[in-house]
Amino acid sequence: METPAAVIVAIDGPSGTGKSSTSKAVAAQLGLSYLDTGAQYRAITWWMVNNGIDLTDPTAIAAVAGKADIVSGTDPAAPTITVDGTDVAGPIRTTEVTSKVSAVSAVPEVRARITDLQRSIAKGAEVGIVVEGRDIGTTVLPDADLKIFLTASPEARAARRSGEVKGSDVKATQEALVARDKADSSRKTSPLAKAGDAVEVDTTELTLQQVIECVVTLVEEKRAAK
Ligand SMILES: Nc1ncnc2c1ncn2[C@@H]1O[C@H](COP(=O)(O)OP(=O)(O)O)[C@@H](O)[C@H]1O
Ligand SMILES: Nc1ccn([C@@H]2O[C@H](COP(=O)(O)OP(=O)(O)O)[C@@H](O)[C@H]2O)c(=O)n1
Repeated sequence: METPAAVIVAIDGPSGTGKSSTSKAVAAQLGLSYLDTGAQYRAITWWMVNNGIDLTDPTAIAAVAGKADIVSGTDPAAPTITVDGTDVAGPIRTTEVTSKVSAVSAVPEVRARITDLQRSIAKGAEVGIVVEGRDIGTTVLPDADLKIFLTASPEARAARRSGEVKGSDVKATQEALVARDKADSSRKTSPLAKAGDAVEVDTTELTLQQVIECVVTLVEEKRAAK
């Protein structure tokens, strides 16, 4: 029997719209690999902070864009991320890295390097892969079989995000989130944007389970049509 072609799913959108939780669950249900591209940008940012790079200077960032060896594990049940062999899954989620990642991810040399990595991981996924990020449908995998763009109100997104961190302030979380959206959407190279052929899903009033079911149905339709 002929092996079915791999299915490629791109899930983009701003912070707190449900990209990670949806992508992991959809990939696990359908037996696909999973790639969190935000974690890769966080990992390179973590390396730069650790190595004392001046993150206000795009030239300094560009000069070391190729230095860190970033490896992503793509099992949706246990995704991993290492930098030069060190597990950085925890350290890449600090407020410091979160506040600095947009400055690093805006540098074209960084994007070129990480985009290459993402494409080679997607190419290697035999059954298929769910890739989540900001520019997957527009730039990284423009030929994806299915593109989803998740949205939600800033209030809902901030409430979800601060729900993850004990004692966090919803207002401050919302301000930081809106500032990061603005930086990510206004950068010159590959900004956060909805691809013309992406399906937009507003998750504000939906449960996570409803979003997962919606995306699983769309992937199954695409798979059946292949
Ligand atoms: N539709 C939803 N309704 C309520 N909470 C959700 C929904 N989708 C995701 N969440 C929760 O919101 C938080 C952020 O979700 P996450 O998947 O990390 O978003 P993103 O990857 O877009 O930043 C998580 O704690 C997640 O469980
Ligand atoms: N495809 C992507 C994914 C993330 N990023 C950058 O990485 C940052 C962190 O992404 P993330 O998905 O971990 O963000 P959260 O959803 O966790 O808030 C974003 O704010 C962007 O600056 C990007 O530029 N392109």
